[in-house]
Formats: sequence, structure tokens, C-alpha cells
Amino acid sequence: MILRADGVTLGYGGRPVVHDVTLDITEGGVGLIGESGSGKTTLARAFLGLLRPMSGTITFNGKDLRTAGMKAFRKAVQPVFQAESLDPRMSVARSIAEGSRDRAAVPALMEQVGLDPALAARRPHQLSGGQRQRVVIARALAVRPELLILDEPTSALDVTVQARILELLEGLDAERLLITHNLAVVERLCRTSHVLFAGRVVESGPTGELLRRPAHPYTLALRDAVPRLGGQPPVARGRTEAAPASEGCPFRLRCPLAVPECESAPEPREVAGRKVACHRAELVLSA
Ligand SMILES: Nc1ncnc2c1ncn2[C@@H]1O[C@H](COP(=O)(O)OP(=O)(O)OP(=O)(O)O)[C@@H](O)[C@H]1O
Repeated sequence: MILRADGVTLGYGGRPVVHDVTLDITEGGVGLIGESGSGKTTLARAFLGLLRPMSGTITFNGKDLRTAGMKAFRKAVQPVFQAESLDPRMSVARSIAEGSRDRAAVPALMEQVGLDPALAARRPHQLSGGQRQRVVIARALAVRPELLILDEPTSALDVTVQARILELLEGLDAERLLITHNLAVVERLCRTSHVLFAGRVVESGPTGELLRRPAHPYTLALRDAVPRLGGQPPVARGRTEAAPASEGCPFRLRCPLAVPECESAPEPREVAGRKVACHRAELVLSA
């Protein structure tokens, strides 16, 4: 299964919020990382066929989503959204079988995601947060998808429950596209990551390397904003509140390394095994 965005621009009411994104969903998990408002969910909605590109194409097995057989696509690509999306009036069993219409498969699916089948008659409010998230995952798995699109699947959960859900997700056969601002989660579930800033992919590459040795100052800022247990508080780099620049490099008003050259938009280029849109990538790598 191949899902690909090619030069995709997305927006609402004619106003673009994601610009010219090209990326493939490759094996081993793909992460979309970026702060709130960077366009992660918008891109995920387009990959689910829920939002049409203003320009560019999304292809599924080589066919434009606009003309691909939507029935096969809807089965192959399933969303795993936050547990709050469960219908409060539906029992666990009904929620899980909603897409597949196969009630007989429910007990096995519940066991697969670590839920006691005895909970089948409960409503969402009678479950813990972790149990609700398992229902959401079982519901997606019910149609045997090839790709799961996960939007912050663990962010509402406490750390120990989060760890168990991550274990469950790691063990599934389906490929995954994961949206998160949690770098530890993306490192665990995604071999490849794309960092979004202001609706643009600013850096792409192998997740581990990208986080250990960022080449874009925004990736560096994201990584250093993660408080480390027992470590120093994060150092504020640049002006963290500045709005994205509308011309040139969008990050330049926040960037501590910006130079006049950054007033012209950087083209993505290959540097140290990843793709990065920054005039100063070599300097960032040597930091
Ligand atoms: N339905 C909508 N109508 C108009 N603008 C929208 C809509 N949904 C999102 N936007 C805008 O699109 C931009 C990207 O939003 P998006 O939800 O994709 O970001 P995100 O990275 O997923 O953020 P978060 O992590 O907070 O979910 C934001 O500026 C947002 O205000």
C-alpha cells in the first residue's frame, strides 16, 4: 500500500494552511511533528480523503484519491483519533463493530487490544481513559486496515497507561502515520519523521538522527523544549512567540541563527542524510 502526497497545498475557505507538501508513507512508521497549528491534523485529514487539496495530489497505490476506488481506500486507511471521539451512547461492542458490521469478531478484537470481552456492554463513560483508547484502536482494526492514521493517540493518558498503549501500537501489523507533539512517542513508533512549521515541511529524515542531531533550528528548538527528568530547564532560543514570516524562511523571525539570506525562502536540500529547508543547516548540525 502506498499513500503519497505530491506538492499538496491544503486550506480552508480558500486560505492555504499547508503548503506544497511532498511525502510518502513509508514502512516502519511515519511521524508528523510540529507545534499546535502547524498543519498536522489538516494533512492527516487529507490523507484520510476528508479534505481535498487546493493543489497537488494525494495518491493511493498510484491513483489520485479523487478517482481511486473509495471503498477499498476507506478500508485500507483507518483513523485512530482521541477516545473522546467515541459515541457516548454506544456500547463498546457496537462502537467496535460500527465499520465492519461484524459483531462476531468483537471478542477477539477486544482481546487483541488487551480489553476484557466482559466489558463489551459498557458505555465509554464506564471505562478508563486507557480502555477507551483501546476501544478506538479495536474499532480501527476491525476492518483490517493497512494503514492507521493516529492523531495524538496517547496524549490524554497518564504515563504508565501511555506506555501500555504504545506497546500495543508497536505490536500491530498495520503501517502508521502518527501525528504528535510528543517526541518520545514519535521516536518509539516512527522510523521516519517530518517536522512541520507553519504548514511547511522544514526537515525530514530518520527519526532518531533527526532528534539526536537536528539540522533545522526549529527541530532543535522543539527537541530542546522537552523538559528532561533531572536535567536543566529548556533554554529559550530565539523569540519563541514570533508569528511565522510570510516571506522568506517562515521560521526566520524566531530563529537565533537568521541572517539576511533567510529573507529568501530556502529550498529543501539533502544534508547529512535528511532533507532540510534551511540556509544554515550545516551550522545547526555542528552546534
Ligand atoms: N476547519 C477549519 N477551518 C478554518 N481553519 C482551520 C480549520 N481547521 C484548522 N484550521 C487552521 O489550520 C491551521 C492548521 O491547523 P491544524 O489543526 O492542522 O494544526 P495542528 O498542527 O494539527 O494543531 P494541533 O496540534 O493543535 O491539533 C491552523 O491555523 C488552524 O487555525
